[in-house]
Amino acid sequence: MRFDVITLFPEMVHGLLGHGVMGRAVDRGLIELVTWNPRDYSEDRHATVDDRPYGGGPGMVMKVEPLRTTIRAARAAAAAAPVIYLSPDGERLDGPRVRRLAQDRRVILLCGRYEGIDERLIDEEVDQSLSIGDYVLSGGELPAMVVMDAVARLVPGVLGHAESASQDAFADGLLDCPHYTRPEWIDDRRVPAVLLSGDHQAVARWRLKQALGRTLEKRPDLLDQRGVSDDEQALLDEYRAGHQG
Ligand SMILES: c1cc(-c2cnc[nH]2)ccn1
Repeated sequence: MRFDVITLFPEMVHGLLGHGVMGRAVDRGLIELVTWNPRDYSEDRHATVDDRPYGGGPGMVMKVEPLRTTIRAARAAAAAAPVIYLSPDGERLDGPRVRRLAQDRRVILLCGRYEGIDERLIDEEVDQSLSIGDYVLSGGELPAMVVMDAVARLVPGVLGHAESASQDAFADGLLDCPHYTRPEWIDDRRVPAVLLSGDHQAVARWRLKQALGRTLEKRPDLLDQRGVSDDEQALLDEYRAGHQG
């Protein structure tokens, strides 16, 4: 999977892929990151990339050029990759959209700054806009890193078997089950006995029951969207019986 990121702050983005799982994936050639800085494509000696907004108002707007030249350079290097603009008014990033992006071999992530990008560039060069939430950030770099992290986890080989993304929350449309590790006791609170039983089938059923119950309690909308099997409904009934009061 190759990510081409258009950003005024390449060092921010490289920071994500220098550590942990992502860093190892880059070292192993499973993930490739190429950054493109519009300042390197500006024609004037001040490397201007923004200007005042027509119609007045606060802040600055990113100019069509040198951004368009940068996008076209990235497109030329990352053939057929979609250009995705990170923007609060984009489609909301969710599990299905992450899984769809993970099918692409390459994506170009366009990070805006200031008040945003000249609309004519968006009309002409952007294939899709994505939002990570209903709030405004200082730029598109953090959302781009969220996208890269979520997508990279789904690239075969990035997560070892032990960390398999299939166990992730939302992988099957549910919230995650609770997790515990040593020590067995914290004050008067012990790890649930089933997790100490060594009965893998019982542990799996307990984890599914907890994931179903927590999803019902915290995100019933997800459960409505996903639906539940008869067996899962029985587990939910058990969960609710055990959580009365
Ligand atoms: C995606 C992008 C943004 C954003 C880009 N520039 C300022 N905020 C916010 C949320 N999701």
